[in-house]
Amino acid sequence: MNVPSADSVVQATNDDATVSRCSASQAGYFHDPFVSQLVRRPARRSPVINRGTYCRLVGLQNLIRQFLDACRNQQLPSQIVSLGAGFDTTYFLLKTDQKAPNHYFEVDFAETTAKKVMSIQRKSALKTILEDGWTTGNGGTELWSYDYTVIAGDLRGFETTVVPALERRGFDRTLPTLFLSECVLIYLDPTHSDAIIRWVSQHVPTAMFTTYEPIGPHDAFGQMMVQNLEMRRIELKGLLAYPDLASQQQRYYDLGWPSAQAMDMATLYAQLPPGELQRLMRIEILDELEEFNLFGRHYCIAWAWQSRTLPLLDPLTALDPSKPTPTRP
Ligand SMILES: C[S@@+](CC[C@H](N)C(=O)[O-])C[C@H]1O[C@@H](n2cnc3c(N)ncnc32)[C@H](O)[C@@H]1O
Repeated sequence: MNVPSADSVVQATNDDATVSRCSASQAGYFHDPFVSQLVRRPARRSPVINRGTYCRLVGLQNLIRQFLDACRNQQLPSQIVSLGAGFDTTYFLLKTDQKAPNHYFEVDFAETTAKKVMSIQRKSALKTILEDGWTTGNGGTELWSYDYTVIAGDLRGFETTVVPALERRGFDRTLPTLFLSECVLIYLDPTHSDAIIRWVSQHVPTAMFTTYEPIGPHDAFGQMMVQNLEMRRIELKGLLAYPDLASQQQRYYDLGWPSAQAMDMATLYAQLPPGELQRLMRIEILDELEEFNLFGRHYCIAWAWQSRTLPLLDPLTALDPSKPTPTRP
């Protein structure tokens, strides 16, 4: 029997993420007409998982859109670099809403980018979103256009191979840039994930960085989560190094960022406006609120920013320039 390599096991986590997003979208939690184009075998997830996917998407999309609004309000060009992007559809959603940054870059293993590039070429719902003049490269593993670029690369060689590849395709380190890593850095050894976060803090003066990661390995739920993943040979290499909200925030300070925050998904859910909670209950009843809160306390969004050009952002509220910037503890 062929045993899959550790890298192919990590690559397969993208299928889970995409099926979950498709499930929540088809149930009506949010509008994403693109994700179903990228799923071969859709499956319906439980209300707990759908709510979790919804919180993850709302939190990250709010940060992304506030970053883009801040740049637009100051008439600054902007870039987004999505690390381990998998089959994420954010570029297509932003483009449809006429909110896309000047350039949206995605990086993932060649095995994953090749499948995504192939789907984009085959599915007209995706292909028609691209601007004219796009082309594929590197044997069909990459897609290059003037505002959307998919690059094949291994994040463990971020500075030596990924950054030069990004720069060859137009990445400009002097522009305001949002780095996204959604359920990605957790699979890297902390030496590699720390190197990425440090490199950005040292080389991109107007940067923002966002991570979405599991936390809480020490309680019963966390141990079960780790065991379930181990049975599938999935190792969360960053979990013990950054096991809670405080260490997720501290990671950024230690790696050269002046401002950082972290929020778990149970907190985000509890702070949703009442009207939005009612809408979610109409989609499907959540009987297992305690189970959801336990689940939500084990996933967090952390975000950091470099410069005062970017005001304080928040995964829940609209941009509010009157809010004070939190200082380093
Ligand atoms: C759980 S999926 C998340 C995908 C996407 N960010 C999302 O949230 O839908 C993890 C992704 O990280 C990518 N990844 C993990 N380690 C990587 C590495 N060393 N280099 C490039 N991509 C990597 C995997 O291939 C996979 O697509």
